Amino acid sequence: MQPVLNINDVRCVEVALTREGVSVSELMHRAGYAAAQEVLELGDVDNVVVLTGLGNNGGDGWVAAEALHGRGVNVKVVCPIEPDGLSGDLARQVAQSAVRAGVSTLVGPPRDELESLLETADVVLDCMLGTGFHGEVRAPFDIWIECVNACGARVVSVDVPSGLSGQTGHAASACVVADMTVTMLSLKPGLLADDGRDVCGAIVVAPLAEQTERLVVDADPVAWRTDLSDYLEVTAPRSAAVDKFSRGSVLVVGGSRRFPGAAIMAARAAARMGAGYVTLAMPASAAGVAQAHLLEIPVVALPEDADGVITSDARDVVLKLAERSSAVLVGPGMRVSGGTCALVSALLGSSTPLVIDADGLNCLARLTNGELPEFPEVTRRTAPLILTPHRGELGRLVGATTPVPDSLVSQLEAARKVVWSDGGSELVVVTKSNATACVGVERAVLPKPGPAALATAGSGDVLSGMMAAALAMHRDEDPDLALLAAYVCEVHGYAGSLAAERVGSHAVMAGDLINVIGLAADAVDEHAAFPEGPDEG
Ligand SMILES: NC(=O)C1=CN([C@@H]2O[C@H](COP(=O)(O)OP(=O)(O)OC[C@H]3O[C@@H](n4cnc5c(N)ncnc54)[C@H](OP(=O)(O)O)[C@@H]3O)[C@@H](O)[C@H]2O)[C@@H](O)CC1
Ligand SMILES: [K+]
Repeated sequence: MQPVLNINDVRCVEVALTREGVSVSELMHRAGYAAAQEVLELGDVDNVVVLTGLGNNGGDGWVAAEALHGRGVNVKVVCPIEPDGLSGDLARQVAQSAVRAGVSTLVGPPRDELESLLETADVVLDCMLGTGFHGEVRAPFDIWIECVNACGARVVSVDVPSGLSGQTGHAASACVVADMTVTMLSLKPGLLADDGRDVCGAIVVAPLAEQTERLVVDADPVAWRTDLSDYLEVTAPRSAAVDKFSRGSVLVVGGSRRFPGAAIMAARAAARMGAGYVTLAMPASAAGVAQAHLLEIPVVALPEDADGVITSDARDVVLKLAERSSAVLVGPGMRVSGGTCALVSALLGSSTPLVIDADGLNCLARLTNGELPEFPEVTRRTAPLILTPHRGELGRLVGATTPVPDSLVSQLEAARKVVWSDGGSELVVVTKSNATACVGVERAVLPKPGPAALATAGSGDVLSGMMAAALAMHRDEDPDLALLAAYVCEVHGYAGSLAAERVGSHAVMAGDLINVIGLAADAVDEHAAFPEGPDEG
């Protein structure tokens, strides 16, 4: 797994490195060389334009320019002011060194001159703004960024694309769209989420020093991004002698007369994920529709109110079914009512592994007045509990004290409030967004984000059904729950890619995802076992 550090913690690592004898000047040189090396490795690089800012990100650029010049590349550095005028000592020194070495410069060019220069470039190296950037981009960089994004050259950003917050992942109205980002010391959360996903291109981490790995771990990473091989621990080792019950059974409780589909999709997804036996429990008036769609899955009719919503009279029958199941999913399409809240509360009190999604989460928010972290006794149980809120639902769970998360870091913060107040390793919050994080008490795991094709109605119901199946299939193994949840997200994402290939990226419906879950799981399992491909592996 690769650690992800908050920007402030990256600065702490920088300080720790200097204490261990690696000066900031040395770090800047290594950063510049690392960037230059990545540029050269792109191939066919004769002309490079380096755009520099006034801080240390610019300093990295001057070092890279001198290194590329030394390798025979035709380099031009564009800078807002004369190198001698740079106020930071380090940046000024490396700029002066580059000029002495013969690197040519262009100071404060008018727009048309910059455009003409960029037309000649094979690669543009973006060293305008790094982690010191805040607010809206000021001149001249706003114009420079427009010119970079309009030119045809390949763009490599140093540390972060200029205009992107490396912390929040929010881009300013001017932001470089890079083909590659060479980031220093460790991944940063803003590179992995929201606008960061669109503007970073391929991300390469340059560690800069041999002590970095240790110091980054000491700095308490805010999250860990998985590599496929990490999932080996949680891919299902299937013995040849399985029967339908030994593969795990799932109970899905949900649906309403108005919304029967969500629970149906979740049940089908659980079966496709590999649960040997799936039961769906729904309000009576929806059960007939459901059974007509589900030949392989028995549907149990539950007592309902006048609106076709499950009532609290369903409690005993649901608890009995739960007792016989390896895992339960509650929530999809269920609506929020006194009856459904009572059901969620009863299932929390059971000893069966549980996934709560959608309206089940809204019931949980109502049961705890939007202050879930204040009621740890509600989530504390002996069996696993996975909550799968999207940002809005997470906001409702913690909303009395915390605004709706609008970034990966705020998702992580809100989810941590919940898991830390609970304090046990049986609880994982899967906070869903364009960058989903599986947050356990010990660490937050980031699966590779799925494709845009996943943004379709019912996609979340499919995920929660898969999640329940994974809990059921691993019930006897005491798995690392955050990692298991991340594995499920990874399979869900892969299913999105496969479905997009089959039906077109804009056409994917949740049913298409369900049909390819098995193929997606096989593919992820194979990649986990043979990360380099079966031949080389
Ligand atoms: N961490 C490490 O170990 C290592 C870090 N290194 C590198 O250092 C970088 C961080 O350097 P940094 O702190 O000097 O900040 P940087 O990003 O260059 O920006 C500061 C300049 O931008 C300006 N500026 C700010 N906002 C602005 C705006 N909206 N619009 C316009 N301008 C704006 C700001 O102006 P000010 O706000 O001061 O007026 C100041 O002039 C980091 O990203 C990495 O590349 C490596 O060298 C070595 C290892
Ligand atoms: K940059």
